[in-house]
Amino acid sequence: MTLHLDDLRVRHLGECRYDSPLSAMLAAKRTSPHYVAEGDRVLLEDTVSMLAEHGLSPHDLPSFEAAGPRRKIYFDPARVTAGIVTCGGLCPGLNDVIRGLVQELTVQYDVKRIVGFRNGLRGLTARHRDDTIELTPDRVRDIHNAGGTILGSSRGAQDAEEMVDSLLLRGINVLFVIGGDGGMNAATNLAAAIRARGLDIAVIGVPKTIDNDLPYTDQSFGFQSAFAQAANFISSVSIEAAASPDGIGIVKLMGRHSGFIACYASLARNAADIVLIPEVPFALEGEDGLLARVERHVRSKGFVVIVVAEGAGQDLLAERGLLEGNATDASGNAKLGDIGGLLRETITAHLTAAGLAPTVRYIDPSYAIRSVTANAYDSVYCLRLAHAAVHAAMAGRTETAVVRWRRRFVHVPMPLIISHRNQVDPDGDLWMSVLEATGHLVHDPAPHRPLLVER
Ligand SMILES: Nc1ncnc2c1ncn2[C@@H]1O[C@H](COP(=O)(O)OP(=O)(O)OP(=O)(O)O)[C@@H](O)[C@H]1O
Ligand SMILES: O=P(O)(O)OC[C@H]1O[C@](O)(CO)[C@@H](O)[C@@H]1O
Ligand SMILES: [Mg+2]
Repeated sequence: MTLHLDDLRVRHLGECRYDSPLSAMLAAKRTSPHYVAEGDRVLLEDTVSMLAEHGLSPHDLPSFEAAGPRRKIYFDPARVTAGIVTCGGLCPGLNDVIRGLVQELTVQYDVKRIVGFRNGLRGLTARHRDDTIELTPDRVRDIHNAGGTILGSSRGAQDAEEMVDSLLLRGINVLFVIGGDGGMNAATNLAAAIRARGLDIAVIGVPKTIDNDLPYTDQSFGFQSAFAQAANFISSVSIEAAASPDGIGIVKLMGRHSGFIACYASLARNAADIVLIPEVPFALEGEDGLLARVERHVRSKGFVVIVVAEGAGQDLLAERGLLEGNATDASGNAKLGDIGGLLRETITAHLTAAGLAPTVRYIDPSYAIRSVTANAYDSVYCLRLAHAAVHAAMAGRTETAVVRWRRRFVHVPMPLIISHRNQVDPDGDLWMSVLEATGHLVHDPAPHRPLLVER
């Protein structure tokens, strides 16, 4: 998709007429290598060839509005009531973001009232809108020491008009939605309903996803903490597999449509022999198929370690009638089949038929990787995203997500965040690193992507 400058402009509620409490500090600031001034923009692309292709002057190149405080703001902080909601699956750092939002709103902008909606967008429905948490600096002081979200979360559909009514009834002018693709979709619909009614309510998204599958963001917050935890399970399984005759270690990791956790966790330990992700189809049978490859590893090395993303090989499950048709969860996300189980069974059967006596160690750490506390890096990241989100809201941006893009914090129009899915590029350098680390390129140089099968 080719994007132009106009596609990257974010919506403003109106003219910024109030002096920001941070204006004196900002007056002296100019763009430097370490600071992007408020009027400056951050380029969408960062290679010479991509930029040259546009043939445009720097001012006309596709670029994002820089995040950060403005000297003039849209809302009078004394009249602001903020709302916060977390939706979808958990990921590390949710509490850090909540805490950062509350601290920034109260300490820097002196906002007096912050309402936490419970249990995801369900908390904005008529039935639940009064069951909220008053968020104060005291209430959030220690929440970053635990994983999960103190607000709770949920899946399931809600009516946008009903949610707007809730915002009006609770007097919310600024809503922060911390969510994944579903949450950003819902926030976009909510913002559209607010706009249609001509209301003065800002909706700011803080994109969140354990799968790292949202575009226009370097990496999702919490992702690093989650893949570090996943890497521990890979270590455990590889120790077990190595200590068993004909040992087979399999770790199934989250990653519905994107195999980022599988790739990064595998690279972190560099112990995986085979990595299977949704983006790269593979065959079980045949000389280049998975079963033959597993057998070669076991015969040459004595054991094999396989890391598989939960969304990999769904076509193989469908072929075997092991998928529940069009089954979806409450939010409309497709329900996946158990690729880990299929691998365990087919590998055991294949190796046994080949005269080996496999010992299979299979771990599905599942929720254990996304419920952890954010590590120090992610905590910093979450705090800075929260700061950026508060500045964006106070400056009257709406239908806008705050993200880090090429190491800078920027504003992205929400529709772009849900325009497509971020996936591992089979031609990109991340997958190349995985192939290098697993020895595919050295041991099997013939097919460029050894486990990729044209179907
Ligand atoms: N297409 C959509 N339009 C409107 N609302 C949606 C849409 N998809 C999901 N939602 C709502 O957004 C909320 C969160 O969605 P979902 O459960 O898919 O999680 P998510 O935000 O994508 O997070 P994650 O993918 O990290 O689990 C749910 O309440 C769901 O009903
Ligand atoms: O069981 P739940 O809560 O639906 O979550 C599972 C899914 O949520 C995610 O963590 C994020 O969408 C996926 O990786 C996983 O498939
Ligand atoms: Mg999602």
